[in-house]
Order: sequence, then structure tokens, then C-alpha cells
Amino acid sequence: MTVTAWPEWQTANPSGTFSDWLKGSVADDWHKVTHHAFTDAWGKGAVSDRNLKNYLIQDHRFIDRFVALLAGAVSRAPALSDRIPACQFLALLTGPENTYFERSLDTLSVSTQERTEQPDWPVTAAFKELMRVAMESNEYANMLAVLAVAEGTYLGWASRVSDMIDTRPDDFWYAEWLDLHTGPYFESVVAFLNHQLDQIGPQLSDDARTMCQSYFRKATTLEVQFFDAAWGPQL
Ligand SMILES: Cc1ncc(CO)c(N)n1
Repeated sequence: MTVTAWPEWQTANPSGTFSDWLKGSVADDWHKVTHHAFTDAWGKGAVSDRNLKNYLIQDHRFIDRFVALLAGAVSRAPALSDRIPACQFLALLTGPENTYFERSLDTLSVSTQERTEQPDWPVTAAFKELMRVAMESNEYANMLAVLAVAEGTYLGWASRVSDMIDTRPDDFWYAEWLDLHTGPYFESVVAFLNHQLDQIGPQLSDDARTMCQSYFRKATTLEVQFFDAAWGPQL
């Protein structure tokens, strides 16, 4: 796929935003994440037991780093009004989303030992590392790129799947994970992250913009690989 550089793209798409350009430049992978077979199985409440448990164990580790990255973004946001939405979202992640994992893993009888001793999947380790490097770059645009991919792709698959199914899955670990990633509040979080990118992106230097796009690309590729791992054969 040929990817147009931002200045030319903007000239050709005067009403297009920076976040539209970023998403367009990863369109194939974005589609793979949001239409992944794992997500269809999730909507049907039909992920096999081992795959489900391992996804929850691994994704709980993703949340840990994600919280640290979002806190980094709070520290780099330009003004209080830009920090507040991220702070509110931090409260959701460290409250209801974290307890969602704990309640799910408890109900599925996943022992503390299993939760802590299972090695990171290679993709989990790579994602954690990407979030760490984005945070330590101390560049708001890089942090936003990773955050916008993580939340934008989850809004994409979860709303697609929720619209497609006739009945919500009975098991709370399926249903509540869809609830956490759909609806007006979660849409506002994704809109906030994209808006922040739209404000900052057009003013970046060529190098900084290339860097931001590279984080956006890597994050999207890792999202595909995360679902590939979650859907693949499990130990
Ligand atoms: C891998 C991954 N990406 C995005 C999200 C959404 O927060 C998540 N929970 N896990």
C-alpha cells in the first residue's frame, strides 16, 4: 500500500484530520484488528477456556503499562482542560477495568500463581516495551499515538461486534469487556485522543511527525499480533 506523506495528503484532503491520516496509513492492519476472528468469537461468548484465561492474564499486564503511559500523557498535555479527560479515564482503568480483570480471573479460577508466573507472550513483552519507550521519549505525540491505537482499535472491534450480535453474552467477562469498549463515554475517550493528535500533529517537525507515525504503525501491528496470539494454539 502506498502511503501519502502528511503535507500532500492534507492538500488532497483539506477537511481530513491528522488522526485520519494516521489511520489511513495503517488501514490494512487496522481492519485486521477490528475484524479479527478472536473478536467474533468474543461476541459469541465462544473463546475456548485456555485462550480466554490466557488473554485475560496477558491483557491485565498490558493495562499496567497502559496506565503508566496515560499518566505520562497527563503530565505532557498542554493545559488542565486537556489533562482532565485523561485523568478521568485513568480512574476508569484503575477502578472498574482493573476490578473487571480481578473478578473475571477469580471467577474463572485462575490462581495467583498462574497470573504471575505465566511468561509474557512475545507480543505482550513487545507492547509493554513500546509503551515504555513512548513514555520515556517524553513526547506527547508519541504517547498519544500508542494510546489512540489501543483505544481506537478496541472501540472499532467492540462496537462492530456489539452491533452484530442479537443477544449480549451471558458470561460477565464477555459482556462487560464489550461494555467497557463501547458507548458514548468510551467514544468520547477515543475522540479526545484523536483530537489531541489533531491539535499537535500538524505542528510537528518532519522528524517528529515520522516518529509519531512510526509509533502509530508499530502499535497497530502489535494489536494484530496480540489477537493472533490470543486466538492461536495455547499451552
Ligand atoms: C492489547 C490491548 N490493546 C488495547 C486495549 C484497550 O485498552 C487492551 N485492553 N489491550
